[in-house]
Amino acid sequence: MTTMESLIGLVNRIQRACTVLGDYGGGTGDNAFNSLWEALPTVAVVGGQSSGKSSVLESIVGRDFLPRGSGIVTRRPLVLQLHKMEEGTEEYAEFLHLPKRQFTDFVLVRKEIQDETDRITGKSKQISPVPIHLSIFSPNVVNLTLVDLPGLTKVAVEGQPETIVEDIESMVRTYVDKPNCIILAISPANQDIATSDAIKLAKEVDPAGERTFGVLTKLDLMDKGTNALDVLEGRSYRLQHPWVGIVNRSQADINRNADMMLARRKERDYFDTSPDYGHLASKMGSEYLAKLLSKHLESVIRSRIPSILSLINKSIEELERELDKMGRPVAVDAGAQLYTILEMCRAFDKVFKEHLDGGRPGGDRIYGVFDNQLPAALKKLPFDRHLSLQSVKRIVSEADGYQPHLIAPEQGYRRLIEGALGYFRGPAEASVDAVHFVLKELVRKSIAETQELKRFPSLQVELAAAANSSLEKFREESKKSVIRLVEMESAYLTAEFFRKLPQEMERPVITNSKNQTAASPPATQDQYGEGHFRRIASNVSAYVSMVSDTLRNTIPKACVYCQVRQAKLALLNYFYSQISKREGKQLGELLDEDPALMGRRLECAQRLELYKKARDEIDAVAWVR
Ligand SMILES: Nc1nc2c(ncn2[C@@H]2O[C@H](COP(=O)(O)OP(=O)(O)OP(=O)(O)O)[C@@H](O)[C@H]2O)c(=O)[nH]1
Repeated sequence: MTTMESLIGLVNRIQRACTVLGDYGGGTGDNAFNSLWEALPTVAVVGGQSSGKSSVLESIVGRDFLPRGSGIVTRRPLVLQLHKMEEGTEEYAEFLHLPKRQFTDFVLVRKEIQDETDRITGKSKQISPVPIHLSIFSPNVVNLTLVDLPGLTKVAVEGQPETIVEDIESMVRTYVDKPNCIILAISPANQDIATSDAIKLAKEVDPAGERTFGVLTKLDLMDKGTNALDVLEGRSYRLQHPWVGIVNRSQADINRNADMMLARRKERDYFDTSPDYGHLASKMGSEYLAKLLSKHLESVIRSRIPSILSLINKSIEELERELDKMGRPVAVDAGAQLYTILEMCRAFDKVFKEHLDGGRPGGDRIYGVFDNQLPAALKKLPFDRHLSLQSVKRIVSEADGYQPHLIAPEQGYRRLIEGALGYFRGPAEASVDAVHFVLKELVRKSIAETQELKRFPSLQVELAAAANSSLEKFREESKKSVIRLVEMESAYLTAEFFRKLPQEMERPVITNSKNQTAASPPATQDQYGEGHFRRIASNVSAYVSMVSDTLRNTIPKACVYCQVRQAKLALLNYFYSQISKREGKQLGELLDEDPALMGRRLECAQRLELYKKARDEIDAVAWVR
């Protein structure tokens, strides 16, 4: 394989692969990827309607194969890849969308182009930027790739949308705007070059004429006595590349089905014998045009290879980075899926523990509950009201019944204390709830912060539900424990506390069962006076405050034991036992990623494969060089 064949063939292969992945030159540009296609040099055939575009292409190929008819026949770009074969080999054509079929009958090629056009655009005469790829393998062609575009038109014909004129122009522009596009601008010689649609567009996008090849058709149809030398010799409109004159088959020739090879010979004779163009004969005609383009395309590709390679390398790096970020695709077998789920649970558990133990914020809020919320709540309990003189009098009297107490109001004390201790239930339960909400919030945060889980919304939901239901169970246990602490205080009072209290002064000297004497009361004071009740209130208050101090220390212990410690030890235990019972399909459902992400990963992976293949191909060709 010669260098030229290798380079053009290389670009052909890359272009075909691009098209399969939806990357084509006339695309809408809403693809987030770099377009590799756009980095590849392309020859786009541009011309007004009936300028002779189809005829030029057929003449370059040496075959009749393009659809003909009135109106806009070319409604999708046709990427025509020509591959030179050895003399004597049979010609055939192949479509990218029908990879297994070789066409040797070019009438069928024409039909397939029509059918394939209609497949995307419908018969509505709409246009579409999705190209049709046609490869022709023949001894009569040079290695060349051309993109045939819809002819520029001025008016919409019946059945076509009003916007067709602008639609065609903007599609053609998406190709010719690209600096890598070589413009083959076809103009008919029997029309003033100043009015040529192709030249008008080329002038706009390539004002210096560096990438435009001017082609003048229909030289034979010029009025007698006139010639196109001013155009062909670059005086009418100057381009960096020489103009090429062409004589295609006339409509009469086409109707007669005149042989293409014969037409090529006739064209050569026309120039060889032309009194006007004889001196330019060696640089005229469709065969010369094909060779000129092939050579130019090859040299442009060669000069672009370093920048194409650098684009490819940059894209490979970006894609690999993105794929890493998205994570690997999920395995299909149940064992591997279970492993993946457990791995992610472990990752989540690690983050959750970091929140509790430090390293990540949030665990300190639990200490905040014990250090601020609980003491504040205890302080706010309405003991003043409960132990007001009036209330103490009432409770003690009620406890005494019809017979007032003789010595200390034992029943009164107990009722007062029991009543007061009941108030501790509130702060105790509130502490449990507060710890619960901190833990729940930490679960939410940890799920959000576990990078590995990001791809799996269903697993996130299940994991959160499982963790929250465990936290709920821990909360119940914790509540039972703190209530038990409060009830234990009520169930058995610390008698020692009362023994240490200074004895009441107003009582008569009494001998208790152990024959110990109590303090003697002042003779003037009433045994049931205010001072007596005040002392009772103060004694009860002192006792309640001692209990409060105890609970301030024990409630946090219960919360940590029942909730925090359990969350660290067994948050996902129930989830683990359930998950291990699940079948492959159910596991797969847990691992159903966000469809948009799956699509993006697939696209990235395919893109990456394309770029890597392209890099290998370029490397291989570079070795040949
Ligand atoms: N005599 C003569 N006729 C030509 C020449 N080039 C094209 N024609 C005729 O001009 C008509 C239009 O040619 P096409 O090749 O179909 O032109 P086109 O630009 O592809 O036209 P659309 O596809 O309709 O846009 C046909 O009847 C051709 O036979 C030429 O160099 N000489």
